[in-house]
Amino acid sequence: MNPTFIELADVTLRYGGGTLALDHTDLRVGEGDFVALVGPSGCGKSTILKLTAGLLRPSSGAVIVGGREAGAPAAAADARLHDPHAPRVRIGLAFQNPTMLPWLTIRENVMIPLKIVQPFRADFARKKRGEYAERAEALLAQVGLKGFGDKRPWQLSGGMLQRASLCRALVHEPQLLLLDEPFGALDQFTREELWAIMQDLWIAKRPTVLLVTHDLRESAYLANRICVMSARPGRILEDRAVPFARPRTLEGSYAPEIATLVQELRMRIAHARSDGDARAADDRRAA
Ligand SMILES: Nc1ncnc2c1ncn2[C@@H]1O[C@H](COP(=O)(O)OP(=O)(O)OP(=O)(O)O)[C@@H](O)[C@H]1O
Repeated sequence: MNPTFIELADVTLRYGGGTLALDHTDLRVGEGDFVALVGPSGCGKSTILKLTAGLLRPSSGAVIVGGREAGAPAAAADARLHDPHAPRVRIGLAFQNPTMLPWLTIRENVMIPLKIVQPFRADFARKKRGEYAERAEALLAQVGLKGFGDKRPWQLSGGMLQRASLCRALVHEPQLLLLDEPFGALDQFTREELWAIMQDLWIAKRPTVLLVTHDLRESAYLANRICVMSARPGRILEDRAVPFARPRTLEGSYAPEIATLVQELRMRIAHARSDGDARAADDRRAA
């Protein structure tokens, strides 16, 4: 594996209401790797993404991203875990239902990270009509949205908005891309088209990617590793390498070896679900 870029070490996360989402969970992701998280609904996949983004702090254990404790201000971080001199990691985020600011054009929406994230922020006022606008336009062209930069979000279809949201996730050249079912709401053709675009973008820039998905063929097409989680509280049950050569083709995603992998993953998740149901029934009886 490449040098570790994300590490969840013995992480437990209990939400305020009492739900135990993760229980002593470990996960390592190498720099430049593409890892998919799959598992039963509610097992804690999005929770791992939020912890990695620093939007949540673990109840116990540690989440280290690029040498820094995720979400911790430098002064408050645990110096045993954390390199206070490590630069802040640039993160790109894309979710299932992209939120675009309706009063901005698509190009302006795509440029939002450049307005917020350093080092781009310092030059935003000077470059927003030049270099940054060109960067946004180039990405829009790459995802098939050439000529749509001046449109408003309500003038685009759901699939087009999702393409634009991928551009927004990538415009500040993030080292880490966190994707939470970004293709989940799309029709199959658009979804597969975006898989291909996603793969091209990953091959070109090699960010580290953590993808949450329910679509097992998507995980097999896109990821280098697939981590199967148990039912809640989630732990990594199985860590599968996806050895297929790149660039992968959509036709290839129907090949027998991918079908076999998908079927094995499906069985593993079905078992994880029934184990989870049995545990929940035991807990109810004990209560
Ligand atoms: N903010 C919150 N407050 C309380 N409980 C939460 C919160 N967010 C998530 N949970 C609970 O934590 C558990 C894990 O949620 P999470 O969203 O991480 O699961 P998931 O695997 O991504 O689910 P899905 O596949 O259905 O999207 C679930 O039982 C969920 O109801």
